[in-house]
Amino acid sequence: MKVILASDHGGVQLRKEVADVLDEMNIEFEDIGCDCEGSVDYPDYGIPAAERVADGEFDKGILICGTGIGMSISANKVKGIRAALVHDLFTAKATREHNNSNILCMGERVIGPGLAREIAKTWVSTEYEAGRHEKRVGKIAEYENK
Ligand SMILES: O=C(CO)[C@H](O)[C@H](O)[C@H](O)COP(=O)(O)O
Repeated sequence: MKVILASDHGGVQLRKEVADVLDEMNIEFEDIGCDCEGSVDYPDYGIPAAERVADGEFDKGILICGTGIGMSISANKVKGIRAALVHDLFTAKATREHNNSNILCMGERVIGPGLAREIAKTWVSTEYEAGRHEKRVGKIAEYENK
């Protein structure tokens, strides 16, 4: 599995925590920043990261900003992306099993590092269940392809 990791200035610390988790899990990843002292704009990181997942270069992406909302809105504009904004373990698991989400978004101003690490671990290690969910996920793709 290959994961792309990005944040704006509001997510730098959680991004480092997630990078640690991926290292510990021996998961290959590329961290595209930001390397920011000051303020940057989340679409400048979230959209390119999402495009690299959509084009198949990466299997999954993890995007972090202050709330996770800006990153999730941005990533979900990219065709083929199912970005899930997650701040608890139940939905971390459910969004992989049910939605086959290919991007995880979290907010550094919302949750602490311990929970973020557990969410990242759960999300990357949970498989899509397919089955009854295929039809539903398929309807999203059908709409995108109209
Ligand atoms: O997009 C967001 C909110 O939906 C992110 O949380 C950003 O990180 C946030 O807007 C940045 O805010 P700042 O006050 O400019 O640091």
